[in-house]
Amino acid sequence: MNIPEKTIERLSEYRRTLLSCHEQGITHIFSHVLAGIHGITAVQVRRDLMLIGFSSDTKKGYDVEVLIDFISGILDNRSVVNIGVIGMGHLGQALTKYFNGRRSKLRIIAAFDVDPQKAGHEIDHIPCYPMERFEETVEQLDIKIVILSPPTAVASELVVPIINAGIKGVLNFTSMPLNFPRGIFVENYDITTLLEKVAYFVKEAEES
Ligand SMILES: NC(=O)c1ccc[n+]([C@@H]2O[C@H](COP(=O)([O-])OP(=O)(O)OC[C@H]3O[C@@H](n4cnc5c(N)ncnc54)[C@H](O)[C@@H]3O)[C@@H](O)[C@H]2O)c1
Repeated sequence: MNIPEKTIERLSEYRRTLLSCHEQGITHIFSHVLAGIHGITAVQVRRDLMLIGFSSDTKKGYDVEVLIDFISGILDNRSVVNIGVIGMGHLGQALTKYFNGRRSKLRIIAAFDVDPQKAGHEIDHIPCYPMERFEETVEQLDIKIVILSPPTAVASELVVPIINAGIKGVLNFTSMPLNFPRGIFVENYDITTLLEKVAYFVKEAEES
């Protein structure tokens, strides 16, 4: 199924909202309510769900549990996907603490660092390996995705080891946008770019 990146992002956001509805005991939700929560139109929600083949809109709205399962069937792998963190500093540790346990099919299982105080030890229940053991550990532990949170200055040095290790997806938090060959999906996430974008639209709103 060829689903645009933006639709995948929205599906993940819808699921987060639906899970929270489910926890509150809400069993059905209308497309315009889901749309309102996400600041988009009901047409967009219906278009996204039609694209993935979901069409069971009843008089009561979408069945929350059924829709969670349907979106999970699209987003999730059948088995758990193992994730490694490169650079177990402030951000690496914060991400690991925040994320683990939130999604049953995605699990941070290892960290990698050059600092001898960290490598060879467990940090927040995650074993931290030295970078020299990166490739062999990725293979042994079947790690498919890495989160990159080392200093920006070393980010580009990590591209070749990541390719050689057979990693399939990279979430890059450093300030250096990275490119990988086809077959490796990369998402560059930079807080400065995002804040500048917000600041730009605040400025535009103030000036208009
Ligand atoms: N995208 C964002 O929103 C965002 C927010 C904060 C920080 N950052 C970026 O995240 C990165 C980490 O920030 P931090 O505050 O956690 O820094 P930090 O100094 O606390 O952590 C960096 C870690 O990387 C390790 N490291 C150094 N060289 C390495 C290498 N070659 N291979 C593997 N590990 C290595 C260090 O030993 C350290 O543990 C920086 O690039 C920073 O710019 C991004």
